[in-house]
Amino acid sequence: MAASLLCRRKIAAFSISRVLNAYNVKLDGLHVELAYGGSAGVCNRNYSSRRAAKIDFTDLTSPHTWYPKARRKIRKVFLHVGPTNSGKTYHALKSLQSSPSGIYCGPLRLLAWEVANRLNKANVPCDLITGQEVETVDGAKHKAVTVEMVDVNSDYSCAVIDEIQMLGCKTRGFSFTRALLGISADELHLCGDPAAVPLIEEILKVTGDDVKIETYERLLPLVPLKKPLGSFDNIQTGDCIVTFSRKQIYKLKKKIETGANHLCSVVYGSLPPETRTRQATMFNDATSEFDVLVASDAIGMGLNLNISRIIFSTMQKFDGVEMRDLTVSEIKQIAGRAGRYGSKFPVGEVTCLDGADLPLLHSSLKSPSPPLERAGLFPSFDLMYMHSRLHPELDLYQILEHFTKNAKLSDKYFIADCEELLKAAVVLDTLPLSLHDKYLFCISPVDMNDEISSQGLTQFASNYSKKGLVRLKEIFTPGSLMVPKTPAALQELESIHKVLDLYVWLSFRLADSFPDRTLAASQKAICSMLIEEFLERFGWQAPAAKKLPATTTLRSLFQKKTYLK
Ligand SMILES: Nc1ncnc2c1ncn2[C@@H]1O[C@H](COP(=O)(O)OP(=O)(O)OP(=O)(O)O)[C@@H](O)[C@H]1O
Ligand SMILES: [Mg+2]
Repeated sequence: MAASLLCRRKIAAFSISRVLNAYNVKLDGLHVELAYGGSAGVCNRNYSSRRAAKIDFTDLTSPHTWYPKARRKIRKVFLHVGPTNSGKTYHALKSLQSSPSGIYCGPLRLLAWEVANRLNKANVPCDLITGQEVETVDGAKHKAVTVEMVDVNSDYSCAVIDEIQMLGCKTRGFSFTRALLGISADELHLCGDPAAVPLIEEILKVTGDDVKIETYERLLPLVPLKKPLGSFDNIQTGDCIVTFSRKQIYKLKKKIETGANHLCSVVYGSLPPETRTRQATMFNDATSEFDVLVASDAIGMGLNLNISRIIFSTMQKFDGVEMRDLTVSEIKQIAGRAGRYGSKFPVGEVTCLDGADLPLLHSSLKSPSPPLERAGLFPSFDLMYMHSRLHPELDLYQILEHFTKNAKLSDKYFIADCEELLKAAVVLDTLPLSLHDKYLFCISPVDMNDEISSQGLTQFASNYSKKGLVRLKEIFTPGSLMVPKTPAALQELESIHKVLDLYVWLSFRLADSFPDRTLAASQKAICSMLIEEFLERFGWQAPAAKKLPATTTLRSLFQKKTYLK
């Protein structure tokens, strides 16, 4: 992957030919022979290069034509739909496991990791590929990937796209649409909420694929309780309290650990993924002392956790703009984590902290999720690049804005929300970088709402534009990390983790320019360990029996407070 990104010239040539292929355009000297299947149907015309300037690259009405490899197949599509915990993923994975080659695409690193582990344990060698890690296994013909990493230029016997209803997500939905339309597989298994069925059937009408629906029932009952939790004294082993702010997570953890005889694992979005995995594993392990979970909706998708009862501490969340009630599908997804088949709890229960929230909980669990109406779509870099060739005066921000404002879409699609990309583009447009490099930095996993993370991106991109080489030590002092002592210091460490993660991500795409991947990865691992130590110690006294040998070593190693330079 890195090799293909090394030579920028090659990329430009490759990109042009790929997009021209997608539009069936052949460059012939100054003339362009165009056979463009746009919304008005296929037309054959001769264009001079001047007239080629009239090609509307914002016409996204036929996204299925972007993937000729997949279109050469009549794929057997199996839609596994049903409530949470009904065995949808289990059945899709059985097909994947028994196929000679295949790919699993999930929305979370944790899910990809779980599937890679499962296949490897079953003696089906499986690689794990996410934006920031590539773990290859000898002889592997299977891959477990996060959906953004799907390669639509390879052929597979079998492919699984998990949590397919995510194609309606306003920010990440387009990656699911790309996987849905673009994976070239003989068998394609889609797992998710029944609410996605009509839309997927509609989308796949034009691909000629053969679609079959398999419906599932929940394997264990999920019981909505009539009473709220009442007091924290009623917390039991196997409970999971759900809240949506980081601050509330720590408040609840402290309350439970000081008031009752329980220890809490925590899972929330900005924790490093490996920390989330270890926190979840600790909670799942019946022999560990961590028997209660405090979590955000980061647990809401597909994870297998030993939860007996979900307790909503609130039914509202801040969605980046305003506080709003949770949607029916969010409530069902989160509640569905209780009483997982195969766990030690035969029944899942769900309730709220506040009795006033019970009516919304009960009515939501009874209602079907409203059908999805549209799937996310976003133009490929190739299309933007072609547009930029015709309008060299435009910078990346203007190109992104042009596409989002002018995109022509069929009524089954919406254009993805690219607010985050636009924020990054503003910064990147001030640097002397090629469009491709700007785009690459733009789609990196930077969190533009996090000051330290966005500062990291600016530094990396700026150093790269000046020297083409970015050493980690130029912006970060390895060996200076320390155990956070306050929630604010913890948040800072989470942000530093994001910067190191960004370096690793860039090192996979621009290997020669970001050569310190090993150092960044090891510092990332130290960040996670320090965060975990904070989590274990925050708000309670460590039981005498629990040994923390790593702590002493780490603390003596890292004495200075860490700042990005
Ligand atoms: N037939 C089966 N035999 C053994 N275990 C099963 C079977 N079906 C499902 N399971 C197990 O039950 C648990 C829930 O199944 P699975 O993860 O497939 O549910 P799901 O419908 O995909 O849920 P979600 O909507 O939450 O993703 C998993 O641990 C899975 O391994
Ligand atoms: Mg599942």
